[in-house]
Amino acid sequence: MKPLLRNLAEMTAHRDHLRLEVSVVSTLLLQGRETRVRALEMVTRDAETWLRPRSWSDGERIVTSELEALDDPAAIALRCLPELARCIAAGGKSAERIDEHGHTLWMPVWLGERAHACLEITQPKAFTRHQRDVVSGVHLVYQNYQSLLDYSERDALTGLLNRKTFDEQFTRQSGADSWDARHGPDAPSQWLAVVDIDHFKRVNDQFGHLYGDEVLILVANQLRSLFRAQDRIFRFGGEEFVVLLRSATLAQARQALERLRVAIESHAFPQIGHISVSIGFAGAYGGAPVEIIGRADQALYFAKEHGRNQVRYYEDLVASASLKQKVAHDEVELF
Ligand SMILES: Nc1nc2c(ncn2[C@@H]2O[C@H](COP(=O)(O)OP(=O)(O)OP(=O)(O)O)[C@@H](O)[C@H]2O)c(=O)[nH]1
Repeated sequence: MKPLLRNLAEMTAHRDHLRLEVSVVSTLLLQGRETRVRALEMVTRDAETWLRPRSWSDGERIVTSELEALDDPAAIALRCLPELARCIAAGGKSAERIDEHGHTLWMPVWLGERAHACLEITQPKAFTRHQRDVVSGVHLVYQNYQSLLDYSERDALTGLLNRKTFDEQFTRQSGADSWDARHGPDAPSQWLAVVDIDHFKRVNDQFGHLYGDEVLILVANQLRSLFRAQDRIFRFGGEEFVVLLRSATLAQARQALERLRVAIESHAFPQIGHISVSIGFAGAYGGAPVEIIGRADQALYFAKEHGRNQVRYYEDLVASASLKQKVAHDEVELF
């Protein structure tokens, strides 16, 4: 098989966005010995769009950044690349620049109406027609395949990440941001929260499933707008959502979840009026994902049993022996 076809086949064998990106960079490098390729991630910081190198060719190897996108000092503001800024504003496919670095071709990667990344190819000589055809073909395959991948990772109703994607995201985040007991409880850490709409069955029963769906979409939108870009939000099915909060102290996590609870409580849902959510959360460390979800779930059930519309932290409940009491109570009920 020709190298380009082999690389295209290899590209579409990946089910992971980062590996796919690395594979695309490696495919584009086939354009020539002097070609340099970078995949730039687009992030919003202080209401401004930035591009930061996420994967790039470094001589023989392809390197992937280990830095947090928002903290990356190599990020460059989109306004500093006016050709690309104009292209993105117009929803375009490519932009070019010729300067002391050579000929640069940028190709934004669109996901729906949003450009979330950009491929950058630089070489000393002008791009030939053949090179342009190959590069735009690879770019198109990449973009289409990434849309498919993204579609398979999302819940169809709310557009949030689905249950299936949770384990992989969890492992990736906890690997990059694991809690260290030596840093103490005030150190930034990772938290897992389970958010459940209170008495959601009543919404369906009183107003019908379509209104129930509308509530789920509006709650999902609130979740998206209230958490930061590095946090991850999942719909676990039904009226249950899971949030992975990253790099937050316990106080910050508590505050963010409380903010969510208040936002939902005070939102007037069309026709339905007011609803509330109960939230249980736990540190996302010290166990397998299923154990951590189990802890957050216990805190959630405690919140449900004690009046709903509240945020409960697993460790607080253990410290006050509230969860132990519940286990003892369940045992009494069982026998
Ligand atoms: N509209 C709609 N309803 C759903 C969906 N998935 C699950 N449900 C409904 O969500 C409701 C969940 O109800 P329960 O688990 O009994 O709990 P609840 O009424 O929210 O009460 P508490 O959790 O105890 O506060 C059920 O009526 C399900 O039919 C969905 O995608 N759309």
